Amino acid sequence: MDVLTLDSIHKSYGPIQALKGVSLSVPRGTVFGILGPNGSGKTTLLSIILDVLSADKGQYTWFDQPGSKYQRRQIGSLLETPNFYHYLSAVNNLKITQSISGRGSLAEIEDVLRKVNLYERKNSKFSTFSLGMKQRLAIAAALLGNPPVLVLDEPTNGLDPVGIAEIRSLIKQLSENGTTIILASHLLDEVEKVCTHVAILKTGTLITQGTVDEVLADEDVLELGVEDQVAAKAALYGLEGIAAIEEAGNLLLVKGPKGSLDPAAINAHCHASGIRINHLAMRKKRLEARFFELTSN
Ligand SMILES: Nc1ncnc2c1ncn2[C@@H]1O[C@H](COP(=O)(O)OP(=O)(O)OP(=O)(O)O)[C@@H](O)[C@H]1O
Repeated sequence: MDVLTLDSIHKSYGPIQALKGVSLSVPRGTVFGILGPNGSGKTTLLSIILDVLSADKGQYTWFDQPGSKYQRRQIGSLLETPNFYHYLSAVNNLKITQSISGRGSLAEIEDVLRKVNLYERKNSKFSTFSLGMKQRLAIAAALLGNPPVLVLDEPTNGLDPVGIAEIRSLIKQLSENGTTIILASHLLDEVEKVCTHVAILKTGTLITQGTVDEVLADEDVLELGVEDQVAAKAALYGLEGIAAIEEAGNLLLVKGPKGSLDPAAINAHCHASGIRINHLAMRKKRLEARFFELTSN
C-alpha cells in the first residue's frame, strides 16, 4: 500500500514553474529520498504535501484519501528547525511545542526523547546541545502524536559527520520500528546509505523514481582483471549480453544492459579460451554518479 501518491502536481511562482506535473508514489514502510539540484522543486513539493502551499493543478492523497487537515495531523514533519528556547530544557521545550501544536500528549514527551536518544539529557538546557542533538530534538517534536509518516526537509543540513551519522542511525531505527520516512536531501552519499527508494527531480520534473537499486542499476558493469587484455577482449566480444568492453587501467570494464551479465558464464568462457583472470567483480554504480548522469544536460 502507498502512504502518499501525487498525481500530476503543478506549481508556479509567477513565471517560475517550480513543479511541472510531478507524479509519484511512496510505498508504506520505505525511507523515500527526494533528490534534486538546488531549485529543482524539493521544498515546494514537501510544502504542498504538508498543506503549507497549495498546488495549482493536480491531486495528492495520503493513505488513499485526498489531503485534508485530518490526514495532515497524521504526518510528523520538519520543514525548518523549530524555534526552541535556548534557556529551557529539552523536556520543557517539547512541552511548549506540544501545547502549541496540540499533537500527542505530555505523557509522550519522555517516549519521544527516548526514541531520539536524548532521554539522558532531557533536563539539559537546549543551549548546551550540539547541532546534532538540536536536530534530534526537532525530530522528537515531529514524533509527538506517534505519526506513521515523517517528512523531513534536509535533516542533516549543517551537521558535522558525527551529527550526520546520529541522524542516519535515528532514521534507520525509526524505519525499523515501522515509520515511513520521506526526506529531501542534497547529500547523495547519505541518501544512498539510508534510503530504500529515491525520486530525482530536475527543474520541476521527475526524471526517475524507484528503489535505490533500480535507480542505480540501469546497466551491469563487470570488472575484469586479466594478464592479456587484447586476447580477453577478442574472446569476449560477441558473447551474449555484452554491449561494450572498456579499458580502465589494469581492468577491463565489461558492460551490458541491466541483468544481462553473468559473471560465472564470463568466467567459464574466459577459462575455456585460455584467459587467466586475476579479478572478477560486479561493480555497483554510486548514486552520486547516477545522479549527475541523470541531472546534467
Ligand atoms: N516563494 C517563492 N517565490 C518565487 N520563486 C520561488 C519561491 N520559492 C521557490 N521558488 C522557486 O521555485 C523553484 C523551486 O524551488 P524549491 O525551493 O522548491 O527547490 P529546492 O529543490 O528545494 O531547492 P534547494 O535545494 O535550493 O532548497 C526555484 O526556481 C525557486 O527559485
